[in-house]
Amino acid sequence: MNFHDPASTAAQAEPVSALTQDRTPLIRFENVTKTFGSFTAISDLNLDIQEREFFSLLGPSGCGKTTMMRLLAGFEEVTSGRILLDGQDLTGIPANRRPVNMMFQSYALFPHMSVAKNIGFGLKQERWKKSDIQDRVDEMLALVQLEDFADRKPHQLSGGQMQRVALARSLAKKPKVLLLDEPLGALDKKLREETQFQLMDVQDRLGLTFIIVTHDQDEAMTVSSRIAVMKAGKLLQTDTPARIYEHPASSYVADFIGNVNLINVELAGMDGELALARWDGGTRLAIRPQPEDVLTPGARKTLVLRPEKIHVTKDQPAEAPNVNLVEGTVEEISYTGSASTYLVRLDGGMLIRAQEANRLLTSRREIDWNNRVWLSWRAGACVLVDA
Ligand SMILES: Nc1ncnc2c1ncn2[C@@H]1O[C@H](COP(=O)(O)OP(=O)(O)OP(=O)(O)O)[C@@H](O)[C@H]1O
Repeated sequence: MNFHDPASTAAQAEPVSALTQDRTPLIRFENVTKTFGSFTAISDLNLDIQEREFFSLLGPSGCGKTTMMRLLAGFEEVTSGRILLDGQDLTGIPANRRPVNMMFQSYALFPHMSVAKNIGFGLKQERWKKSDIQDRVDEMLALVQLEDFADRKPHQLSGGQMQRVALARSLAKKPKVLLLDEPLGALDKKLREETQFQLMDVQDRLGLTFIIVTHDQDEAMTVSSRIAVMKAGKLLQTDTPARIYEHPASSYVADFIGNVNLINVELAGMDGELALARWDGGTRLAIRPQPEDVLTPGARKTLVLRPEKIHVTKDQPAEAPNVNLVEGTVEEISYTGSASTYLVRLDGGMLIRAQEANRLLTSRREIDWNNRVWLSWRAGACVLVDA
């Protein structure tokens, strides 16, 4: 299959404003609540998803991701509120009459049927003409580049090929929206990464809207136009991957996505455009605030500082007003090939995680266990959230 440039994906190429403003959304969750007995799985939730988005639902186990998909697909009915598709209220419309299809992690392929029969199964159920089924199956086989595998049975396929059959089958009926529940969960890391690009390619070429549930944050970051981070039936933040990662709305979101240092600070005042804060026993810290930050001197905040924004050096870097500088001792080093992560104990006792790309061979690395090092990061490389 073609690998494609993620930047060419329609939804990804558009600015956030284009995804969220002044357009009738394809999908709208309007004050949706879903209870099971006395348990509230989805709580008064509002969400708009635009046409052609590749939208991810992320959150801990049990937060309600699958329930949202099942409500949209029509396998469950909302307890209150409503879901609109293209402006039409879906309440009471059965699953098989919704232009929505769901692809499961298990793929649920029929073992005794050929690849072609699996792909055409839903069309046969809907009594399509035989020649139309054949044409559509051929089209789908070409889409997922399995033309030469039409007569094979599922057990004669690799995991990645089975995944592509499942994708072809779930797209055969031309749904407007495809829901993917952990679609790549059964694949190993390398194949998974390859298949992510294939999914993006298919979504882009067909101009469909994909909604994916995944436990893999890297996957969500790679494929999504936007991500919704959920907790206990509520949306905490809905934003582009870059905003979620670099401008999390809360320490929960920051902590949920990737590695992070969350540091309690007390605001001390301003120095020109920079906010000053105290941390770890009085050290001065400079932060370039965001326009929406409310900066009351004395207020307690949490500083969100990603490990890869921190430089680790043996020599003391030059001092500058917009550079934060602290000294500590390396306690741990973890090596992941492309990068090394250093756990550095500051002299005040705090432990900071810093990550450097491994530009040199590790045999030539300057920094070792128990070395004294300097950590430095720019005022614009960190953000403040409410404590
Ligand atoms: N049919 C049901 N009856 C009772 N409780 C349910 C039912 N379906 C889901 N729940 C509960 O609703 C909550 C949300 O479930 P859901 O499957 O949506 O979570 P999830 O975020 O998809 O979790 P996971 O990541 O583990 O798949 C869970 O606490 C679950 O136990």
